Amino acid sequence: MAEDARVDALVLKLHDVDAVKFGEYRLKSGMMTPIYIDLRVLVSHPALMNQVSTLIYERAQEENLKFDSVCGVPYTALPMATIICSRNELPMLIRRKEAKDYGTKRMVEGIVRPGDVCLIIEDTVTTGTSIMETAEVLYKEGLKVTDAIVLMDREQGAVEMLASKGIKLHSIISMFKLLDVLQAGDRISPQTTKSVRDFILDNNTFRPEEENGNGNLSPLAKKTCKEQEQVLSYGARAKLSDIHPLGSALLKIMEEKKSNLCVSADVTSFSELLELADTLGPKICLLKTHVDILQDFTPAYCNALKDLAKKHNFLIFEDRKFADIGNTVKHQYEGGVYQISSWAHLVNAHAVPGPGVVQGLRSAGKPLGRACLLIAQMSSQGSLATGEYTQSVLKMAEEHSDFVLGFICGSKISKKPQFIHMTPGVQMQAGGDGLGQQYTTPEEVIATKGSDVIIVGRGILGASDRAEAAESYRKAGWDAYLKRLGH
Ligand SMILES: O=c1ccn([C@@H]2O[C@H](COP(=O)(O)O)[C@@H](O)[C@H]2O)c(=O)[nH]1
Repeated sequence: MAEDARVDALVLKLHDVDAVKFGEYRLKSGMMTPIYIDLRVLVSHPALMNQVSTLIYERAQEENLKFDSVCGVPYTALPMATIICSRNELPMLIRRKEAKDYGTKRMVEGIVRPGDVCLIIEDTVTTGTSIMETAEVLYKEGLKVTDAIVLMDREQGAVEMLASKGIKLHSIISMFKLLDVLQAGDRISPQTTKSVRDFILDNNTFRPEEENGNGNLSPLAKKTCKEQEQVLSYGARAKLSDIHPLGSALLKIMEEKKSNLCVSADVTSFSELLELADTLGPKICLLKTHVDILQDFTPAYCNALKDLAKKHNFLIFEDRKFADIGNTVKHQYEGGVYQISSWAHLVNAHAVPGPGVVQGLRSAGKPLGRACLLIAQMSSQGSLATGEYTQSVLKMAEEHSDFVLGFICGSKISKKPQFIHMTPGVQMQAGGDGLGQQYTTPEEVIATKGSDVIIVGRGILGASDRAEAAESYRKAGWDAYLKRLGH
């Protein structure tokens, strides 16, 4: 991802030059939209055009993309491709919109060498169709297209559509990022942000079950209905009628932030915890705490943590692992020094005591809109939470789905898409810590084992640059999720 501060500044400048408009507009597809991105104005703002072109080229380098030529989707992205190619002395191809009726009658101008890879540049995507149209023209000339870079992704299904055709789309600005920056800069109200967000989430254009236009089914559409049920996107699951509201909120956050990363903030001072929450906040969907390892806990700190959760749009999960009779866990949850129910959106519990543990937590947490996870499996070597025990936990969750929103587990254990599966013991390399912890990779956890959230502690906390490590885990978790969706 291009450096955050530069992207934020760019968003504000795009708003200044009226490239981002709010109102009622019609898109190329005919769909009405409350937000319109008009990047055609960039030709009148050369400094901005240069800046955009730089970010796009840098993105290609960051992603280490391999290509032989560059083609901008006509017309808005043409000058961007021109600047990139001219500055970096790269061969460019121009796709004609209409064939000439004289001379060579070619659809692509420039030197075409069949087998070469062409990188496509686009200004804005909704469905991804324009990129696909350009790719089809290039394919006819014998060229290959593996990647495309877009300045502004409206996050309405283009990534998924293009992935289903073998093209990886990289974006500089996403719709949700744009909204966050504009709201933080007091350019739009929280109501506008919400209504545009809702519109985007409700209007995803990618229909994997449809034919792909060539008469062939997309890879996802070839799956049976049962298989499709298992690969529903986070966004689609967020809208299920019987999902817990907090589960829905979490899945929406995951979709919006393209993050299935929960950071396990196992630190011993609150100042370090707050610093972590602020630095890693943009990368995560959940922050997991062990409040009882904080040496300097005071309830006042919890407000600061809640503020950071709001600021960066993540939920707080206190990994308290309740395991007592209902009456006791109720006191432990809402009272004592920690008053956990007042600040943690989510807690977890062992099922060992029987359903009373959930009922006790529910009596304190449900009125506050909280929810809990049941520990169905553990990542530690020799764990007894296996087999029949795990199956009993699943049953307990189903019987209390008004308060249980998912599981701590090593792999997906429930077929019900409203349950969210979260897996600890994750590092980039499989292995262990010498004290029983066992590590699995993000790819294995999400793509192979079908879990939804990776919980990472020391893999991030032990890194010299924690933000960089969190971004690597976010990306690894998200790529594994896209792979699971069949992209
Ligand atoms: O089965 C479980 C349940 C919880 N955990 C917790 O997750 C983190 C893992 O930290 P790492 O540094 O990534 O090992 C930690 O807070 C555990 O208490 C778990 O590991 N396994």
